[in-house]
Amino acid sequence: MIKRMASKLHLGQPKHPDSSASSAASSYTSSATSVSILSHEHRASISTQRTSLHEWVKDQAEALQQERPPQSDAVPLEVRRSKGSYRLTDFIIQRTLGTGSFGRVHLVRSKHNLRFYAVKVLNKEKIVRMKQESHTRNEQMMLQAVQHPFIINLWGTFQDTANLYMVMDFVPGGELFTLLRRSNRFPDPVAKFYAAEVALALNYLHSKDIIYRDLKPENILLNFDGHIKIADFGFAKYCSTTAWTLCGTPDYLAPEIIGNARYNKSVDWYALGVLIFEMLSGLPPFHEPDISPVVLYEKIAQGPGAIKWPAFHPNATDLILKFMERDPSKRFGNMQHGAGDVFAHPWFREVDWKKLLNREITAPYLPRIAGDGDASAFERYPEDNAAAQYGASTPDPFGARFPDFEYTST
Ligand SMILES: Nc1ncnc2c1ncn2[C@@H]1O[C@H](COP(=O)(O)OP(=O)(O)OP(=O)(O)O)[C@@H](O)[C@H]1O
Repeated sequence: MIKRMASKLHLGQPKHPDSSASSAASSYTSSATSVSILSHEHRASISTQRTSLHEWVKDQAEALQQERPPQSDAVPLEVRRSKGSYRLTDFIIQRTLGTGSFGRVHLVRSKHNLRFYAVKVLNKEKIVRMKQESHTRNEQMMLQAVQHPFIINLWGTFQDTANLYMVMDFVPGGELFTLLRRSNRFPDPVAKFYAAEVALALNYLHSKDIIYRDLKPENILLNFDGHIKIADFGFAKYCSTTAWTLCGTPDYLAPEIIGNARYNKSVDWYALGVLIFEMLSGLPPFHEPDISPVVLYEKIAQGPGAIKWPAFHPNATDLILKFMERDPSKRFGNMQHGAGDVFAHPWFREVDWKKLLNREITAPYLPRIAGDGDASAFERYPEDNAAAQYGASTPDPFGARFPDFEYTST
């Protein structure tokens, strides 16, 4: 199994010109790219067929949400209440599904309803040491604020003295990354199916002023029915204007992020262009064996002209080029018609967006799942006995920094 060579960037500090972010990325300087943002009023005044399609998709996505009272006034988001109060002893830990920078994701089984869930465990000390407190708080807040067929569902969160815990639906089909590496590349209609579902999810997030910032096949999980569930909201951010934190995965970083410019939601559309390229060719656009981060960032800054293009369907190439446009103000998804341009692009011509959103289109690949709790689609990780330490009573200097994670006794 080929793992992505480049690692994820976890630079929590904003790339303020005065800051001394010391990554290869921030030490690389390219000419600053201007970021233009369309006002909501401007978008609302446009009444073309494309816009009405965009509006329709947005309305449908909104209609899927349940009315819930706001829980926090920290961000102007409608935040869902935690659906329940959980504690570690509610679950039996089965195995590890994945590992991350701050801990593990486990398959667990509820002792009460016997259902399977995924619990993400994050070590508080590691989070604080790596200055990722705000990203962790964002992850919880964003996941509580969203509800969409193609986004992971968070049931609740809690903490003990050492760790934070996030209880999510278990998505059994594994990572799109695994399927892609096993398949080498996807045929055009398969890539189109996944790209279209991602486009709906991104449009939904953007309609709530959330930038996702970490799109890549590793973060797209496949549900039992083959439809996607986007996971890992560790870099998601509420942002109605622009941001400048350096974060993401190198292959998927938009040129303006590398160039130290402020950026907006259009970085997610850029990443969708990279994702479509990777699905169709098997590798990300600027990939070369043993490429150094600095060379990679130089190529990204040069733009799609620096790519060796395989023979994709011409409409696919056209859409990728429009997503990977270096100037965010000319980038697809970020222009006058917003996501309407994306939904109306010829590559997506045959997509019935209504049916897709309602999961009425049969997925191209149905994961083989032997039964509830079958996690065979996930790679095996050594079980390092970490789980035995959960719930142990240890000093807790950081608990107060995560007030939205409830303390529940064991
Ligand atoms: N709800 C879920 N159901 C099934 N598997 C999951 C679920 N959530 C996460 N995973 C698995 O665990 C892996 C790690 O999860 P996630 O990316 O959220 O952790 P992370 O700590 O943020 O990792 P990183 O630091 O690499 O971003 C995922 O790639 C996936 O394989």
